[in-house]
Amino acid sequence: MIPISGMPVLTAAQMRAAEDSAIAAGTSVGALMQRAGHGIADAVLRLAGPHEILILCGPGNNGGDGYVAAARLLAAGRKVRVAAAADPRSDAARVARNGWGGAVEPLATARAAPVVVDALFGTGLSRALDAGAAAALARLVAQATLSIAVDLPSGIATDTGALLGDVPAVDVTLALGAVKPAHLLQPGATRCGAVRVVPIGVETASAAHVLAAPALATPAPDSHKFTRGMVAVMKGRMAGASHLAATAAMHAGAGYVALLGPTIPGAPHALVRRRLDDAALDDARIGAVVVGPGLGRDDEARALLGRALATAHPLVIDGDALHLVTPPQLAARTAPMILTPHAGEFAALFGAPSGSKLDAARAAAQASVAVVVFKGADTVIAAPDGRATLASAGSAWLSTAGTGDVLAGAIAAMLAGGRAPFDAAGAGVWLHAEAARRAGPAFIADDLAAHMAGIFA
Ligand SMILES: NC(=O)C1=CN([C@@H]2O[C@H](COP(=O)(O)OP(=O)(O)OC[C@H]3O[C@@H](n4cnc5c(N)ncnc54)[C@H](OP(=O)(O)O)[C@@H]3O)[C@@H](O)[C@H]2O)[C@@H](O)CC1
Ligand SMILES: [K+]
Repeated sequence: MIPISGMPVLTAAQMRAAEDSAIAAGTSVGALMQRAGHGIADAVLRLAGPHEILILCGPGNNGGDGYVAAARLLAAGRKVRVAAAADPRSDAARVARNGWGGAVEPLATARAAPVVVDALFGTGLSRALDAGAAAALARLVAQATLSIAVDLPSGIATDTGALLGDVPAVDVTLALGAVKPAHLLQPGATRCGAVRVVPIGVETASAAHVLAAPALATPAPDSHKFTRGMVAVMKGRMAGASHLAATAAMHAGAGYVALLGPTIPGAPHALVRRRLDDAALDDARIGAVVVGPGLGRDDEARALLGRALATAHPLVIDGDALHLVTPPQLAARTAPMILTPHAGEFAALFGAPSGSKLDAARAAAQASVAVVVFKGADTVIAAPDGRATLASAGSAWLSTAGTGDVLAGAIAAMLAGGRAPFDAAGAGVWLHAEAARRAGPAFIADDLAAHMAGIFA
């Protein structure tokens, strides 16, 4: 069982292609199924303790994995039962079923067990479970004290995370060979519980990965404020939002942060407040400009956005600016841009997303030639070249005012600190999520900014 941080993310078709390559290179489907089943059994042995295990097996290879796991658990001396609604329909699954040899209870009337393993459907799910199977699954998961899904909880679309019906949440999902989009995209991700990868010896490569912790270096002894990066934040109509972004940039390690706009002195005193004039905005030391938090959507806001777009600085475009900016304006720029839309802002700028959130983020990044951070409980970061990272679900307490401003500031600090835009976006998202984790419940956005500083310790 391997933690998923940094692991490649493969769609169902990519996973099938990876398995086909392994098969073409001489590994049989049966051998892959043995590896999968044994990996599942070993994980169940570690997680389940001495309790009775009920394995639910479907008609395809996901079910085949279940039969192999059941045989192995029985051989290991565990009390294990199997339930199924239909006979195996693939050759490999039939062989696995014969390898089990024991009784198979009808799924609909299967007696509950403390540990339930869902091996009904995996990447081959093509439609919602029929009502009887769905009801049995829900009942058995509800009555178990530990529920484990093989590859995916049955009923979730592999590539989108969509629920094809009511899908009960399990405690642990054992992803076979690689992480799939549904392990990270909502609403599927919340049904998966803790996700771990069980390797099956298949070479998996992908342009998409699970977001991993960035390397956060302590400043070198000879560094100074400008080598650590200078961030400028355009002050908007709602000054609090730009202030939050600026504070976050400071706590995320920027060496110098300037808030550009009408100046009112106040804390924090480390924040430099400058009048917005050409000299301030043209400062060649600026490594990133944040525009959008609290900007407003009136003509004045539009003019401020225009000034930011006219600079040669890398930009973080957030909040209101995402409602004002137009695709031709984005196309006219050559300096790097990071766009940080939530669902509403995404739709305003790019139209209603189509396909999975991963597909939508990639298409938007390609169209805008910008890094797109498509925010939410399942943040996806996409680069114009097709690379993408998917963040694991963060703290549900992030759904509070001002957290987006903090994220924009954190990303700007990473960008000004010298990271490439795609990496800066990932580092900012990670830092933001980690700060939320440390902040605990019911934090306010100001706390979040302060918690980022502690992460560098
Ligand atoms: N490929 C490999 O090399 C390896 C794959 N591995 C494992 O295999 C899994 C993928 O296997 P899979 O392709 O057989 O798909 P799976 O999810 O078991 O089900 C498909 C079957 O169910 C049927 N069906 C679909 N939806 C249905 C529904 N709602 N209600 C009823 N029936 C439904 C569908 O028939 P259909 O009617 O759609 O034609 C078909 O018969 C993967 O997740 C991993 O666990 C590992 O062993 C390693 C080696
Ligand atoms: K499953």
